[in-house]
Amino acid sequence: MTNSPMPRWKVFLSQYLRWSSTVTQAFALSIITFCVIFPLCCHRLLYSYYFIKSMYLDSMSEVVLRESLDRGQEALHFWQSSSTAATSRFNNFTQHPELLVTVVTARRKEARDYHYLLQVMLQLSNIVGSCGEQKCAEVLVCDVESGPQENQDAKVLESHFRVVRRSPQEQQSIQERINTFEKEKRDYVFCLRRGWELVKPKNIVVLEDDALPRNDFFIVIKDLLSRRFALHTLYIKLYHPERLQRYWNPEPYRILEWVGLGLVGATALLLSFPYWNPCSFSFTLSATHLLFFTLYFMTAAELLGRHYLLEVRRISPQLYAVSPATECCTPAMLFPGNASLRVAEYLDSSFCYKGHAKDIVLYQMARTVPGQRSHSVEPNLISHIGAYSSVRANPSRPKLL
Ligand SMILES: CC(=O)N[C@H]1[C@@H](OP(=O)(O)OP(=O)(O)OC[C@H]2O[C@@H](n3ccc(=O)[nH]c3=O)[C@H](O)[C@@H]2O)O[C@H](CO)[C@H](O)[C@@H]1O
Repeated sequence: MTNSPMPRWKVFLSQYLRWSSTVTQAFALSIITFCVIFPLCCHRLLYSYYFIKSMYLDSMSEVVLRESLDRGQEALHFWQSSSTAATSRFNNFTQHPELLVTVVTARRKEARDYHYLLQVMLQLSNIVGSCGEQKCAEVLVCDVESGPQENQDAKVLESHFRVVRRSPQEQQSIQERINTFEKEKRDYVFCLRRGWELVKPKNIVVLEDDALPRNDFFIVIKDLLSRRFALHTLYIKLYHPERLQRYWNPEPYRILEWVGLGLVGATALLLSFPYWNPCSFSFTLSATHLLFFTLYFMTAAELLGRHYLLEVRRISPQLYAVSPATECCTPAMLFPGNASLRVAEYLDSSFCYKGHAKDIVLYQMARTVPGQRSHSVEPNLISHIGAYSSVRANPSRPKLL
């Protein structure tokens, strides 16, 4: 009896589905990584593609709101009970400091109990001594509230920090009916200029009142200012929203970083296989295998979340990455030299409205005015604690995403 020949598709499958076939190995590795290991490890990571929103978002948002509320109440207690003598060093300004930190603050109706400003000032007072013998910076509170009700948090801080406000004449210029975003921009310009006039600092950081500095804030800024690029930049963004940090966002330098990461990971893995190969993979350093592992690492990095990879850079201030500025948001901005004056002038000549707020104007300025460059630093130097916006409508219980 003669054996009938195996159909061609069976021959094809049996060849490719043998474990010794690299196609089978690549397929199995991808399935195990992306469909088993990653979903198990990353389903609670907020900025990962595997995050299960329906299961965790509400509870995580509630925890963050509760923690912020507690921190706010602690900060209120701290500032109300601490003596003026203990904080007098913040009130004694030196002229021409290396760095001035101006905190722009307005009354926050909806988030009154969270005391964002008090939280930020408590953290600043804790870390401002982290630069050795000297203070890292002078700190100024710029209260832009012009309504009939006062900014109570700024009032609490008056005996501890220098708090500047518009004069009654200046108040009048802001009383006319302007939209919220134009008002926000004018407030920012006022604070930029007032900080400069007061102490003529060598560099200025402007923080919004919901930008909580991280512990290494001043150390990283010192390192940034010592780098050559800082001399020629209009501003350096110290924060970009975590949800926009993905590779799959249209930022050209990120694509380069992404491909670079894939190539380095793939090369290292293929070179190390002869010494470490628990599953007897038959991959070698060939062009096809290099391409597969480059794509494998790129996919892994994106699905895990670029945000978590950036966190590794916190090991040292020198590892913080500087790249061309991204578009959104201005909660923490470093203006080296007298760049703050140029920015104030430019903002002054622009008009803001919904969809064209001051962050967009600044981004356009750096792109369109010849000779002006702007940068972003990653990972973030501040945490954005402002769950409730003071310029936009808020949901009753804001969510993290
Ligand atoms: C985390 C984030 O994405 N924040 C951005 C978002 O702010 P948000 O929508 O989060 O608004 P917000 O409440 O953080 O206010 C931004 C800043 O404006 C100040 N303020 C508010 C009201 C006012 O009349 N005058 C005034 O100066 C306020 O004290 C704060 O320092 O959009 C703004 C532009 O619109 C900026 O780009 C913010 O960086």
